[in-house]
Amino acid sequence: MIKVKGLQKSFRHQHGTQLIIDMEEWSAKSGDAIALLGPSGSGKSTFLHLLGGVLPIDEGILEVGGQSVSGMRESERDAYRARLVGYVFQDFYLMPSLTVRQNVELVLPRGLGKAERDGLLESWFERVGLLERMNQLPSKLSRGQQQRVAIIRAMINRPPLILADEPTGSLDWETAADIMGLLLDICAESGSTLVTVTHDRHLAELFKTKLDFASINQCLSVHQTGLTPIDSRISEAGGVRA
Ligand SMILES: Nc1ncnc2c1ncn2[C@@H]1O[C@H](COP(=O)(O)OP(=O)(O)OP(=O)(O)O)[C@@H](O)[C@H]1O
Repeated sequence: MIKVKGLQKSFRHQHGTQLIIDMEEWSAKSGDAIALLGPSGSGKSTFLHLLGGVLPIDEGILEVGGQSVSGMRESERDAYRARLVGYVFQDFYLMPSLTVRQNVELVLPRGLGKAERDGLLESWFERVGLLERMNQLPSKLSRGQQQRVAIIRAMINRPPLILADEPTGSLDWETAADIMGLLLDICAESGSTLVTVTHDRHLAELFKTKLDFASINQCLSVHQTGLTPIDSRISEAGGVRA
């Protein structure tokens, strides 16, 4: 499902370039559920953005579902993301002036007939326990309920890859465990591969695969010494490389 080889991503800063992602080799199988753990600022979100085609890749190979994401132009990455990827964010990003049903409707394919559309929406809202709330505004729902709606929005077109960036980061522990369980169950039902960034080691226990980002990102050993790659280049070269 996911194949990574020699993947690199840097960001340019005022004083030079900082290597954030440097991965020799990594892969995940279709249907895997992976919890990605690691220190703040170590590049986990950047890695999700590379997987999701949000950011371009500098070097190396990234294949998702047999497609090479590495060589794609921005418009191709947009099309790839729309077809193959569902995103779940910490802050839900529901549109406040639309009902939660309308929020989900935005991502449905245009060609669906009314009966099909209604049936699909009702079955998903029922699946997450919100059938009675679908015509309400997001502000009328609790944060956990809003995240359930965001999960429907990410999953309703059944993308093979789901990327979740701290999806429970703003929820109390009980709600967080509930939401993470729902996300895992729905991905398993759909056969989708799930890559979730979480800081919570207890929640990570719910996942079949728990991955320390340090084990796949070579940059991290440098982060952990307190020296960022740009610092080490400065000290090696006695100055800053542009
Ligand atoms: N667009 C950008 N331009 C420049 N630097 C960036 C950009 N995005 C991220 N960075 C830098 O890359 C590094 C990794 O950031 P990233 O958000 O991927 O880390 P993270 O592991 O997800 O952190 P956290 O757990 O705190 O969310 C940080 O030093 C950050 O400042």
